[in-house]
Amino acid sequence: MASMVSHWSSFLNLNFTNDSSLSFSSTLSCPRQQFPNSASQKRNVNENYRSYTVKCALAKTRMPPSPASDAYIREPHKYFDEVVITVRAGDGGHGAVLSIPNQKAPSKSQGKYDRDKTKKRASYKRDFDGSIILPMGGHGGDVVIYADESKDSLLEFHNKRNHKAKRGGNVDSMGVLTSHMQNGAAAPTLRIPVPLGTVVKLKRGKFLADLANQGDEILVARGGQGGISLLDVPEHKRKQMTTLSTNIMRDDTDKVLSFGQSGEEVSLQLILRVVADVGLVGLPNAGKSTLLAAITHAKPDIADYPFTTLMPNLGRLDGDPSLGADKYSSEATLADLPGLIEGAHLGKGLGRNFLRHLRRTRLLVHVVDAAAEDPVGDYRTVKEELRMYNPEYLDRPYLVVLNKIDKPEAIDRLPTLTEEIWKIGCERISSEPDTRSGVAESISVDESQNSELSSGLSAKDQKVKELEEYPRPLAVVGVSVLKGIKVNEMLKEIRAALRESL
Ligand SMILES: Nc1nc2c(ncn2[C@@H]2O[C@H](COP(=O)(O)OP(=O)(O)OP(=O)(O)O)[C@@H](O)[C@H]2O)c(=O)[nH]1
Repeated sequence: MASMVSHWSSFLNLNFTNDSSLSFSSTLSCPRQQFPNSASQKRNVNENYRSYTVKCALAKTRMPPSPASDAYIREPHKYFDEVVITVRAGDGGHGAVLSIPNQKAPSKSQGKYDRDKTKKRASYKRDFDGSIILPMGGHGGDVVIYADESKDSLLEFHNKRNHKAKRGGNVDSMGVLTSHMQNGAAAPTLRIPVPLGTVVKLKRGKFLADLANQGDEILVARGGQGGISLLDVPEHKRKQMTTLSTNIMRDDTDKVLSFGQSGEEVSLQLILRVVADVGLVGLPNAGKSTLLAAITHAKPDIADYPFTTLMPNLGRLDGDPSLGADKYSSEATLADLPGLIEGAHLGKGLGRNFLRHLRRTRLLVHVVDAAAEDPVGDYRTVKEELRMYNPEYLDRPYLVVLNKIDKPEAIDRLPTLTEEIWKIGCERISSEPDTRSGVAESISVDESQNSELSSGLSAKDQKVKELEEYPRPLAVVGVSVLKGIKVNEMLKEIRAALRESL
């Protein structure tokens, strides 16, 4: 044996493939006579060695994650609202091929104990028509995706893209039918929580569901059915047995019926579109996160540098108790969006992808730093960016909050600023399209196409429609959200606008 091994020279070509599996082909040389083969016999007799290529594959090896794979950790704002995942429902458990134990009719010569024992053995579970109930393999686990308000982004799915439900249990049997046999256990449904506002689509694009409310759910993959059990009875008894069960195995090919069915597998695209009544927009550092923290219980990151906010923050505004029965109409969810800058639609700053999260809002609040160099210019910049993304956003009801009036440079020019901002816009005409009605339909359209389409249209439209031709704000208020100056007045305006926009 040792000498035989020494004859073998092995040349291994190892390849690390992209999917981190290790494969290799091995060229083995060995003396011809050890692998006799008629073709080789015809070849040159001087050829002492012949090569054989043996393809081998090793089990997947765990490779360290590539630097690109944790990009979602380094740049969460690019990944938090979109992901493609694959879900697989569980396979059905297998049934069993069962034989019926030999049963003799109780004879008179048997004692009472033996007679009872024989009788007991024959007590199989039966259907209402007397046929024997044969156990089935357990149903494979379904996969359900549901909206859960404790989730706020789709980031975790970038870490785990494959989700698999458990398979159903097999019929536990020793091959003989007994009265104690049970069905295989059904596998539990795999329930995957996603943030409120997640749109579920097939990877190829078919819209499946918009999980906008807590508890909304959709079954995305069905588990396989369990296999049935078959009775394996000798041929001469088959006719007699068909009266007891229709699941009689006729030949070996019938065995496939006892195998559980495969669970469904689908690739899904999840797109998060934040569910909020109010969207806060503005340049970086305008004070949007500070405003959110001032009027809700949200605790967003606040800092004196641009782009502190990388993903939308949500906060809940309670109803106003002073409004009595009207109170609940002023309850609302506010979304603080990352800051926009000029050229965001060309990808500058954090880009404009966050603007899709305004789609479900019914009110926009422009937050402007009134102490900045050119507050009116800043306000126009944000409006331009909104228009470049979707001109429909400019038709939506909105307020302007001139923030940081605790600073002397802001308080001095507040009246002029208010007037200048008020001038940018026209009277709101009541027959203007209800922008909120477009929300549901637009969700079923491919988001990227939709935004491109809208920006394509807006590029054409913007030449004909100036910012002044869109409706003016419902109110312009000067506040300092940091120092709490006029915050109540601002809240009053927000609540009034919310009630109006219902
Ligand atoms: N003086 C003064 N400073 C404020 C006021 N509101 C916010 N700030 C400060 O402005 C800076 C930016 O505030 P943020 O709330 O993070 O601004 P933002 O608009 O959310 O910024 P991004 O996350 O970059 O979009 C912080 O240092 C705040 O303390 C205010 O009313 N007065």
